[in-house]
Amino acid sequence: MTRSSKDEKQDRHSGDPKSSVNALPKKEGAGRGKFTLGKAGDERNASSLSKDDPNYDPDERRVDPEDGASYTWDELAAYYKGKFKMKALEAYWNDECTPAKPKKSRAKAKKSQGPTPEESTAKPKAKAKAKPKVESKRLSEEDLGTDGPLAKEIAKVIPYFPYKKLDRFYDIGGVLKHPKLFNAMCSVMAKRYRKLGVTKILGFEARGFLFTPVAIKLGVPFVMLRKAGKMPNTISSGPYTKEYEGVDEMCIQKGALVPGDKVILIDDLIATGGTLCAGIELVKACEAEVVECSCMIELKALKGRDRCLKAGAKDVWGFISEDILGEAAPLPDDYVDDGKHSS
Ligand SMILES: O=P(O)(O)OC[C@H]1O[C@H](OP(=O)(O)OP(=O)(O)O)[C@H](O)[C@@H]1O
Ligand SMILES: Nc1ncnc2[nH]cnc12
Repeated sequence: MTRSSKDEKQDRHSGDPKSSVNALPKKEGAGRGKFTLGKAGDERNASSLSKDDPNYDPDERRVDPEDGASYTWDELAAYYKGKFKMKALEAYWNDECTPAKPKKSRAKAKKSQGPTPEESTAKPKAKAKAKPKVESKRLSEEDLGTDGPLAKEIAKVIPYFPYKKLDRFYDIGGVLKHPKLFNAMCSVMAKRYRKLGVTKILGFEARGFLFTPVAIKLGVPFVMLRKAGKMPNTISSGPYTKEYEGVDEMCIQKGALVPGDKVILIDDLIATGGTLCAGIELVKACEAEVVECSCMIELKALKGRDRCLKAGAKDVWGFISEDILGEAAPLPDDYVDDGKHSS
């Protein structure tokens, strides 16, 4: 059984590929105003995201794909309290609910006043009245797969440039202009690792750091792997090379991992695998285990995957292959390759 099909089995809902991946089961009596917030102060208890939790932002609103309306975490937690386990609800908030567009007037009002007590009790009613509307993108089973529909959507916004003397340097800055798409990317990764007992996510300087939301969604620490000379008290890999010229050295802080940690190494892209192998070396030096090397893009022809497996990673996963990356960036007449190596 593959990892993803194992995940499918453990999901709460049907194997219908058209069905939503993480949708909460349909609610009995939902939308009829039966639910109350309970006693004042209960809202906080309903939430497992406490005030001290770095994920907790009382003003953040997300769209619930069940009805297309937006809620704060407290409103959502209060609404579903007693109906679903908090862990399931947290996963739903992180993976399925999408950031809500702030309404101009509400955003301004919030800035000056903050939420009123009336607002927090009014929302379940608003939820009851909200008409279903498809506003957010829900992940289908196909979306989770390499080169699937979601991967294709993301690939379309990652153009390549002639850069650093490569014909095709993929500019992943393109996907960052599309927050919903990038959130979906991180949700795919989080979903993939949710049931594997992962204890830490490790990301590589610099573009690997973009994937901190995966660790946040999983509720595990994110550990920075940085190039030499950027943080104190480190251990260092040996020198390594990449697809383009120059030599780097990767570092981890002493004590960042403990023996037995099960980690995912995340990066935006695997080419020769030099970077990931440096990370694998560091994880092994800490007596921890690389469950998987996880990359948004895999340039398969460069066979980085084989290098990583040989170096000791249990698995390597890429979401987007070069088969679906084909957008050449339009180049201005005065374009020059201004790529320089940092070291
Ligand atoms: O598989 P490889 O051949 O090792 O190449 C992949 C690495 O190259 C890039 O990092 P790089 O350090 O060049 O740049 P960044 O600092 O912009 O992330 C990319 O983000 C990967 O980490
Ligand atoms: N072809 C490529 N595009 C973007 N980043 C890279 N890092 C290594 N090879 C790369």
